Amino acid sequence: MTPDIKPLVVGNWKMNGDRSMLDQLALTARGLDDDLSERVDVALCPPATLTYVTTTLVEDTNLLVGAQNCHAQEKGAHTGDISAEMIADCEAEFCIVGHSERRTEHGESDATIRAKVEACWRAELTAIVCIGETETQYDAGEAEAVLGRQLMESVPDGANENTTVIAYEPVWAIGTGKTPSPDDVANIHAFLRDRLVERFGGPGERMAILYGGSVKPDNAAELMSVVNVDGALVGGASLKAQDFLAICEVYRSL
Ligand SMILES: O=C(CO)COP(=O)(O)O
Repeated sequence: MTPDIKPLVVGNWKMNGDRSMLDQLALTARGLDDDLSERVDVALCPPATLTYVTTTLVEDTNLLVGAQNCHAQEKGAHTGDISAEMIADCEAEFCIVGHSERRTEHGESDATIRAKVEACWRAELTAIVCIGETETQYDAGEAEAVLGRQLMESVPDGANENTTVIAYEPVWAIGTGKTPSPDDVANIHAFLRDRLVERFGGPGERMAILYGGSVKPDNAAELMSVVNVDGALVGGASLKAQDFLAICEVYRSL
């Protein structure tokens, strides 16, 4: 945690979920009472097919909604793509950008990601910018160099705490059940905080830095209590309301 930064827990459903899972969404929304929501912001990012029905469903609840990706352009001949403006039109507030699965499966470069972040800002969405090193890079002691570069090149100038959230997701921890030790997470998040403050000044002090990669109900309290860890980006464990809520619930006593 960081004093003065409201924590944020984001669920990323990835390419999972159809209308039959809307009951899990409704259950999640119902579990977020006002006391918990004063302590932590909680957002779910279902697949794009469910964005609008989700925002409609959770309209009068404390659950926030985001998307998982956007195109950099506002509109045009880009078959199959969705613009940040279209996501905003669905009344979502967040958009994940630069997830490692997009970087590897779709060859997204830091420059592409940076343009997408600018698109999010243009549409008044908060961009959740993902960065993370591979296992090979981690083993070679290159994590900081890789993360520093991704942070510098994926995040545009002028970022601030209202427009931008950083999510550190070590690629080797995603969907594997492996996580870095709390000490490792502390060191990386301190490094990221320093870089953010160096580049953005005051806003860099106030930008949330989430941790993602195998966050589960049984490790959430330990990870979320690490200094400079301002929340979580949760994949698999966000698919079941009970597990996702259990992760959010750790903020009731932190
Ligand atoms: O990639 C992730 C969230 O964006 C993390 O996924 P898991 O929580 O399933 O490891």
